Amino acid sequence: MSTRAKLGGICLLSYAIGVLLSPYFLPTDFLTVNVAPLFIDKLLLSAQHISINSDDALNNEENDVVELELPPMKYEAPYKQIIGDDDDPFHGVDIVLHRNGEPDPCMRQQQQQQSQLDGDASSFTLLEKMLERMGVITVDNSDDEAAPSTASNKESMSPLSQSILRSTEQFAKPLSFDSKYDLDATLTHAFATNTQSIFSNAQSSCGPTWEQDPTKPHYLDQVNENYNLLSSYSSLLKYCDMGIDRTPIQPDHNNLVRLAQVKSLPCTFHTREGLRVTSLSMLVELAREVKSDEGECEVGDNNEESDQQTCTSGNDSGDNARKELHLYAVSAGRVFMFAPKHVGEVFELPHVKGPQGLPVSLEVMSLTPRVFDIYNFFNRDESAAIVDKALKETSETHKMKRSSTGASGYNLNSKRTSENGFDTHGKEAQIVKRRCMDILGFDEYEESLTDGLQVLRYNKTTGYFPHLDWIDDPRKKEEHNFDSAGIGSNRFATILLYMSDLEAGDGGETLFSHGWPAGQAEEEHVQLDDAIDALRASGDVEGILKRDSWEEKMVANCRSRLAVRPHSSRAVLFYSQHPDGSVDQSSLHGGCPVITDQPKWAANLWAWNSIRGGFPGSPKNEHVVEKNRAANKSPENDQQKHATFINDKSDESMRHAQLFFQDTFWGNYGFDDPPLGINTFKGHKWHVRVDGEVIKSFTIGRDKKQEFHI
Ligand SMILES: O=C(O)CCC(=O)C(=O)O
Ligand SMILES: [Fe+2]
Repeated sequence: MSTRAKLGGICLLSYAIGVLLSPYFLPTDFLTVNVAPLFIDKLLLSAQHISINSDDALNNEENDVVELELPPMKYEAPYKQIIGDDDDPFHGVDIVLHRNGEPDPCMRQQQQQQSQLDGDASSFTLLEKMLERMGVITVDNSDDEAAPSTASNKESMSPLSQSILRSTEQFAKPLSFDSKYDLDATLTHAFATNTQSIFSNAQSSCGPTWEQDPTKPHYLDQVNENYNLLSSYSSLLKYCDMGIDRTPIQPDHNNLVRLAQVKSLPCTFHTREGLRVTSLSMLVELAREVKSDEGECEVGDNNEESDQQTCTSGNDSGDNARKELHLYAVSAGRVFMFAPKHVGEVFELPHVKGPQGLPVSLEVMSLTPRVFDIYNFFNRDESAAIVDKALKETSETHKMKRSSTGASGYNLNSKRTSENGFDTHGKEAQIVKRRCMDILGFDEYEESLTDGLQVLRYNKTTGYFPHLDWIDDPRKKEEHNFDSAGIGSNRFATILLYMSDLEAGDGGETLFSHGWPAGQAEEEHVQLDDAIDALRASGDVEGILKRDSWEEKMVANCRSRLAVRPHSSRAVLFYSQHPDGSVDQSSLHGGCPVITDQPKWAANLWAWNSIRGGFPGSPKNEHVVEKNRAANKSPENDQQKHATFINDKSDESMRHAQLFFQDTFWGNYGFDDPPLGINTFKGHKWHVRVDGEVIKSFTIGRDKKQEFHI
């Protein structure tokens, strides 16, 4: 062989080694997406199995092969352990991605792309072919069994598996497929950077849904400017990380795993029913489930009849039929919201355990506002226990009394004439609260995202004028930051439980002022004046409500607009925020005056989009905190202490202890619970309760850091 040919061979060999090793030193996404996505995909997956002819071997008749030692795909083995060796569960399953709360997908994995990958799996990649032809390498195509991770493996690996694996390799920190935080990062990375190989359209519509303030650039733009990386990523990245001014800090914020290279925050992924995908095995399980489901609609079909999203491709049939796995991406720091498409649509929630194990489901009552009936949510025993406890409550802050309104303080309002109380720690209230959070898509219960269960009583003629459950503080006068479109926290969802049976005409419905009765055509809508005329003609409120009062108007609206009639064990869910945290003005609602002698009992749980006021880590309007401190309005600020409550597990009677701040349940303080670290103040009283009884009380003393043991 001539020297020139040898030199050429050496150059090519160095080039090949460089390309093969580069993923371990360079951001491979840049190469994979910008340069030659499919090409590099395959090369990476077969990297370990390429044998390179040595220089000598080129001259050698027998053509000895020198195995090139390359870094192993370190996650391949653990990945395969989870997905199983035989058949990749993601084969035949297309990922269909939605943004939170959106019934229509923003990205859809394409079958065509899949066959492109599968179809030529046995052929060499371009570079391999080129090098082979030049005699520089031979590609090891030996028996599958003999070399279990040879080219055959890439054949058996679906594009999704390839993308997940490749993404996992990008992270500097070791990742686990069992960690939900690691999985969020890996999946976001796989979906956002490997769009060419998984999704058909890298320029997906999965970008931000909100307007970006031009004076406050997103930090991903900065990353892009500095490294020109972003052009190779999908806009999904900016959707997942809403930026520092729009990402509320959740209690588990410190556990979030930032993406490799760009260091942005990942999305979380949920099923259509709200179940959060918390491990790779769960994703595998979901893929197997959709495969075994009898698909009813065609891929790409927005069929209203089929509520299940396990469609089968119209082009394929039998074994080749493809299924869709719909995933709902939720931006970091945000909360899952259901994505209803039409009134009457049903969401079965087998993961939520109702009373006596009954199957819980939702049925869409209205799209704007977003209102759902909840079936099998609670039962008469639970509601009887809640009412009983409310009637026996004696504490000033929690007992039943005339309701107030406003962000803080006790302000009577002439348009909220009903009574209410709070149940923070009753056994049934705790069970119901946990069930509410399960329904809303939380995989872990978090006390700081809930209020106490509010118990309501409406006697004859009393009602609650239409209002938002979202607390408005437009001039940011409160210490708490309620701006949920930014980093503040506010109520995002209400679950309302009815605990009395009221007949049609008894009043007491929950009115949604911007909604219309389900199924009513626009031309059938009755406007307020006509509704008032009809009410007066009926004589139903004659002698009960004053003419032209807000109560009379409300009853008229209740008979013409979307109104939910209370009956025992009925529950409804509605949202006060849009998925991006901004207030949903269409959620305006109220409690219609009761016009019969029987009172209406109800209860509601307000869920917050992030830590609510009073809990450690809740968002603050710093200027108000400063102002109050300067005006010495909160002298305790200077007295702030850090208390840690620890259960030493030495006293058996404390096995199921709970910690309360005055009457407010704070957290579980039992044998199986971690220590509770709390910022509190000198002189504050904390109570330990077991089965509702106060067993022990602690008063915060002078030291900056204090520990309280039971
Ligand atoms: O009683 C009702 O139907 C509605 C109650 C309500 O909206 C509330 O308490 O915030
Ligand atoms: Fe309300």
